[in-house]
Amino acid sequence: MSIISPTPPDFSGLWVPLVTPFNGDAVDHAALRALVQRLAPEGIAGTVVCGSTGEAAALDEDEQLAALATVTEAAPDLPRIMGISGYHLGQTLAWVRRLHREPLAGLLVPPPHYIRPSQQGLTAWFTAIAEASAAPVLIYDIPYRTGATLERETLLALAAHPNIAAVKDCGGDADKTRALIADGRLQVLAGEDAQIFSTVAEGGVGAIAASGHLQTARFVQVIRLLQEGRIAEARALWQPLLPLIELMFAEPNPAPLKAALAMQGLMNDALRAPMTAASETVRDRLQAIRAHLA
Ligand SMILES: O=C(O)C1=N[C@H](C(=O)O)C[C@H](O)C1
Repeated sequence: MSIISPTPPDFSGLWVPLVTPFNGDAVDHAALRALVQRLAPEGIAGTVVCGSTGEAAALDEDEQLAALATVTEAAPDLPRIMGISGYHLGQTLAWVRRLHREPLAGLLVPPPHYIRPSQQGLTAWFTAIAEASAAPVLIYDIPYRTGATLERETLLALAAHPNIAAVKDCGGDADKTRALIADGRLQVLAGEDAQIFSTVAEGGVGAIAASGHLQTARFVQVIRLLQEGRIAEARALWQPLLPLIELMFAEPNPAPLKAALAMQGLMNDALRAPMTAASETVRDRLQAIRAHLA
């Protein structure tokens, strides 16, 4: 089903992987809508719906589709990437096909978690999904969540597929990142917030970064300046972001981020089990930098 566009997709810039706000047991669609409308004018490239930050693993398919619909209605012209994950290939392909009718800029696809397949198995996984997807695929290379390591040669082989366009790089292997950038066929997006500066300075096209919910315009500007080669100006804007990024990942994402958004009155500080809200320690630290969150 893959629809290969004559112009290659461009994932440059900052993509914000949206949190999913909750109100009691339900997704808080009003808060989600308001969040998207707040982010849209800040110069972001788009949003990621149902990524790991969106607690997608705790949402059923109908909830995920409803979240996507709310994000689409809130900012129809703002591009959207949909996160998908799974470890059952048949079920994952069925979900990919269910998404055909959605106008998506891309699908963010991690390796299957838990089962730790061979490199050949990983190649088969991504190839099958790329064939089935109507939208370009971004490979989500995140071994510490999935337990699967995509080797450099595997990624370079997958780069030959016409419907695989980019990598969200959380691989923690700077040599692999550089090899992908040097190869040039896959666009490389930093997926580790603290690595945005180095990845984009070395030729990555942007980032998918949960911290980008906060200080959004500054993150956008750092990426723009780096793309223009204005390193010193980018560094001056970047360095004050580092303590904020550290705090966002001091406990499992998105707990600190939701606490920060709740502190600004944007949503409840609520996560769905087994995720838990940020500790008092983190909330105290957030209070101390409250003026710098927005
Ligand atoms: O949801 C995402 O996409 C992101 N997930 C990472 C994670 O928590 O694993 C963090 C990154 O900022 C965005």
